[in-house]
Amino acid sequence: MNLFCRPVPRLATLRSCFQHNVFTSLGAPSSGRFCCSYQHNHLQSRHSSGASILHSVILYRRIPRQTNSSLGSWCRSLTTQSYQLKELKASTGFRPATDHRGSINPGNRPDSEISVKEDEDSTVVDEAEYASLLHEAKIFGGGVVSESGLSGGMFVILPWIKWGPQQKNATTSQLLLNEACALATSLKDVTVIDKEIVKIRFEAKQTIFGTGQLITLTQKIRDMRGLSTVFVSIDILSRSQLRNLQQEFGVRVVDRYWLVLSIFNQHAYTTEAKMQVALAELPYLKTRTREDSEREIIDSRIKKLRAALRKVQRQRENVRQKRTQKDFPSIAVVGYTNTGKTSIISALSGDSSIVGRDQLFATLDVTAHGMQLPCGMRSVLIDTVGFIQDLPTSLLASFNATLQDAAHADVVLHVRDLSHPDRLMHHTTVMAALYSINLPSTTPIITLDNKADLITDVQQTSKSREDKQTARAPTTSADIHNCISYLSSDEQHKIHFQSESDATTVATEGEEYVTKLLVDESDMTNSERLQFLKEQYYSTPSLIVSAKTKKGLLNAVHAIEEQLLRVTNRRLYRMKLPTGGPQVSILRKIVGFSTETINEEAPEKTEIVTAMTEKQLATFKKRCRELAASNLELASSVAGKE
Ligand SMILES: Nc1nc2c(ncn2[C@@H]2O[C@H](COP(=O)(O)OP(=O)(O)OP(=O)(O)O)[C@@H](O)[C@H]2O)c(=O)[nH]1
Ligand SMILES: [Mg+2]
Repeated sequence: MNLFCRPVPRLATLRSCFQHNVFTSLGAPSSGRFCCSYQHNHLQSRHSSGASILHSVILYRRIPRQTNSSLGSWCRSLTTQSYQLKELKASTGFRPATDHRGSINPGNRPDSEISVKEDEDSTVVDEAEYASLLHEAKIFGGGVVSESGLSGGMFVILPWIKWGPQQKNATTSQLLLNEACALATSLKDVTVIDKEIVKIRFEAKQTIFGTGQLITLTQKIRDMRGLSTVFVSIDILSRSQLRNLQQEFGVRVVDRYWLVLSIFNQHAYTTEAKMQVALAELPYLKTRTREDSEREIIDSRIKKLRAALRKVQRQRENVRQKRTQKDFPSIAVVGYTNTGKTSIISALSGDSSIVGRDQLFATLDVTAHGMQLPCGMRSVLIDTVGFIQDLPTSLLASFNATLQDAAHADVVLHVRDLSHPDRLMHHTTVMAALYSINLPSTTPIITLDNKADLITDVQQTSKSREDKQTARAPTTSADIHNCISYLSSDEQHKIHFQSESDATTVATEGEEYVTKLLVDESDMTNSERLQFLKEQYYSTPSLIVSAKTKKGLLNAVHAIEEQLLRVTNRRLYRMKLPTGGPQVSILRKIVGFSTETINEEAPEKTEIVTAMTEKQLATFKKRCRELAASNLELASSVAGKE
């Protein structure tokens, strides 16, 4: 039952009852196509949540002619809920948006968490058109990722180049194989039944492997029970390699690009994320066709999807502008996949409904969550798509619209997994990715070394950290201050990239897909390169934290606060104002947030700590002077009458 193909109605009236509509709009679906059971179950069970109630309101508005009686009864309770929320907001001043990941099924997920323009044009992409895009793409590709899901037993093969310029020295074959298996098991219905590292001298043009290796592998594969797919863990297999391997093995063969696409597809809940997956898969499909007419049609689909995504990008820009207008600075939480970004956000925002999952690319939709800092200032934590090494550039490029939220953040929180053996490579991959999304070099990066609970002996000096898996927890405020770093220039980091258009061209031209986000190691020896990665990793100051035990998170909060105050040109002020007096209301109106404490021994004064810009301070002083003057006038007129 598709109830929601109509454009989104005006939401202005609804929003007006929310004081902080930036957050509420972030929690709102843009062009959501919810199913009825979702509305009923989810909203009724979660009616104490602000975001849920907003969804309820939108749904109510969007299906005015809905006759479903159960929905009707829910609608009747809506008004009461709205008022409850209003009161709640009035008393607490702030309600963060919630993420529903933990509580709903993928198919029932809110369609997008970004705001929509309040006009008739606000539907991001028409569902029928999207279906036709996928259908047409399927005709050419022999199956698109969304329709040809991977399931069953999988054999993971890692071709490992023993030596030469293509050898990877910052990691080991075993670590890469583990990552490949983790990728495979991130898919819902896939089990890894065997895995193998196959050492090769180079990737053979027709079959990747040498003749003898191919015979051995084929024999092994044919003897395997319950096998449905062979995953060859290289970036992209050429058309001929794919065909030859499939013929040889007699089962379906997939490469890393296809596997990652399948994971993205399974984890993409919003229309935006789905469109991004489709955009990433079309160039891939183009490499599989030789017909010019087919290529042309795929090109026109790519154009259409890009146009639709540009629209999303504009909407995101609107949301960002709104945040700026409303003075909600944003913190983008970035990092390698599975390092604990979502868990950190859950811990920092205090929102237990957001749960991290032990899966690669668990988060594919950029979501925003409110966080209140100790000074009372409110900010938005933005959860982002994790990065991974050797992710084909066109895959990353298609997520550009989403990643722009990270690029425009006031502060970046880089979450690293301290317990991961491949953390050097993780660090470089993330730095390279941040560079590729054009993160300004002036944006402060706060690095958090997460999962410290998995490491023993966390009080060692940073020197001993290099060789053992130990970490030093910061102890002084200077340490906390020193955890800030900035993205260095590409010159310094010797990072080499190709642009989005280059990447797509390479992808579409196909046979040899070599674009990588890697350190340019052309003039480095293997050991030099490893040394370089170590230096990069250990020279980046970091805070040791654990999202699980909450250890070290207070330091992180202080570091965030310090940086946000700096980038928004604010300073902290502490003042004592008459309790319940007009000055307090003036301050609240100007600043919007502060922490207020009334001392029991002197209750006539309220102690207020607040962060203000110079301009806000000047306005506050001016208003207080005007107040004093009008009080004086009033006093003298009263005295005159007497
Ligand atoms: N032991 C331990 N586990 C953690 C910690 N933080 C996160 N995890 C676990 O790490 C796994 C990944 O956590 P997520 O928060 O989903 O990681 P993520 O970076 O958001 O992952 P993606 O969205 O897939 O990129 C989950 O199983 C978490 O429970 C921590 O501090 N300690
Ligand atoms: Mg996540």
